[in-house]
Amino acid sequence: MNILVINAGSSSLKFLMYNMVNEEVLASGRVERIGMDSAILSYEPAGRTEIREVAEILEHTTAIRKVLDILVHKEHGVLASSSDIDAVGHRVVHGGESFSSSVIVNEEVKREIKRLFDLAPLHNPAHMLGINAVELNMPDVPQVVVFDTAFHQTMPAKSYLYPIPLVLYRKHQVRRYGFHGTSHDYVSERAARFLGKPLVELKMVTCHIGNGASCAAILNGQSVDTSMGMTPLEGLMMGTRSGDIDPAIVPYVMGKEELTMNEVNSMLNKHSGLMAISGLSSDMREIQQSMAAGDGSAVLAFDMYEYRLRKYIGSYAAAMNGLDVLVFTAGVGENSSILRESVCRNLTFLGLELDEEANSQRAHGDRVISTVGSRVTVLVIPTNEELVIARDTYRLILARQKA
Ligand SMILES: Nc1ncnc2c1ncn2[C@@H]1O[C@H](COP(=O)(O)OP(=O)(O)O)[C@@H](O)[C@H]1O
Ligand SMILES: CC(=O)OP(=O)(O)O
Ligand SMILES: [Mg+2]
Repeated sequence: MNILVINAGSSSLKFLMYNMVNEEVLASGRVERIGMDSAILSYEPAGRTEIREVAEILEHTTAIRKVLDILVHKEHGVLASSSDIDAVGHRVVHGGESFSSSVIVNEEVKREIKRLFDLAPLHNPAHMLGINAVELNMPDVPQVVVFDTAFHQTMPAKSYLYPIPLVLYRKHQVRRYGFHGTSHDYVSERAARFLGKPLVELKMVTCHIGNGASCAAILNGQSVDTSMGMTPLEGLMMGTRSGDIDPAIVPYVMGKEELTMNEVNSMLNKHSGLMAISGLSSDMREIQQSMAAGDGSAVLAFDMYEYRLRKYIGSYAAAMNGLDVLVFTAGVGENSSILRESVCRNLTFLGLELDEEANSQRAHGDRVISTVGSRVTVLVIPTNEELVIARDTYRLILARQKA
């Protein structure tokens, strides 16, 4: 079965084409700058060089059309025809309380994703464009949606409720949902398998540290708490997002700076985090380069980022009354040995001992970076959200075919 995985954003669309017989990636790529003057399609058939094409792509339907065209291209294609695509799997960031697992798209599912636009205004409308674009281009191909929030639906009320009037939860679904669930789910399972221990016997903290960043407390294989909240703004300091701040700052700054709600939202989501403190970049690689060159603002940005992450790990150890496994994943978590070292250096009170040599090696794949004697096993597990989406899509479509 060939499955196309799509992660549609407002102006970009990432895709991966899988052959699920052996979970082989046939091709991958992205369309960027959709709706702007010149969009860019990058496409990489497995084992061959990347192709880049500049084109006018004004909306998602055209973007999907372009993707389908290149997948069956005479020279660069990996499929004989677009009818070789058996199903499409989408990442959907917000599933609210309606979805605790992946589902096949139907009219009711689409209505529900639409109803959730308010809770994820940056993400869900873009996902819907992606779903509709596939429907227009390939009306007979079944689609599956995989939600970032689904894995966290196991959180108990004491984790997901905010201590504000309950009527806001009942009327407007104001609660913690959590995100990056496909990643936390995937790396926690892989971690347990890698250690040869049942997931249900482990107290684990998974740190998904990419552009967006979140931690999850995973007890008995289930998410019991996570740092992102009703939206992906709460929790850790991120590339451009503030993470936790005193909520009273919002009305105060709105008054002092005469900002609208949209402006303050944009400030917290797009102009805060590493970017705001360093004044340089939201990209951890650039922060590290500037630190090495002695830039004080970069050092401060890094220190705040690390400190806030470490406090979450400590609080989740308290939430679970212990910690057996700490997992680092995503762009920063997988690649920044300096961040991992700084975090672990100050978690020795948990009996955690980092193997500095293992940590600093530029290795690939799942690996242990704590010492043999460490009471907490520290792992680096590369995440693979697209593979989870492809697997869920495969499983649901197979089950439907058998039914
Ligand atoms: N070698 C590296 N060292 C430090 N940070 C890195 C390295 N490679 C990637 N990163 C960081 O990872 C982040 C992007 O993570 P990623 O998981 O790809 O994000 P997203 O999927 O949210 O766009 C960026 O801040 C980038 O600087
Ligand atoms: C939910 C979220 O924050 O996603 P990303 O890390 O892709 O921005
Ligand atoms: Mg990501």
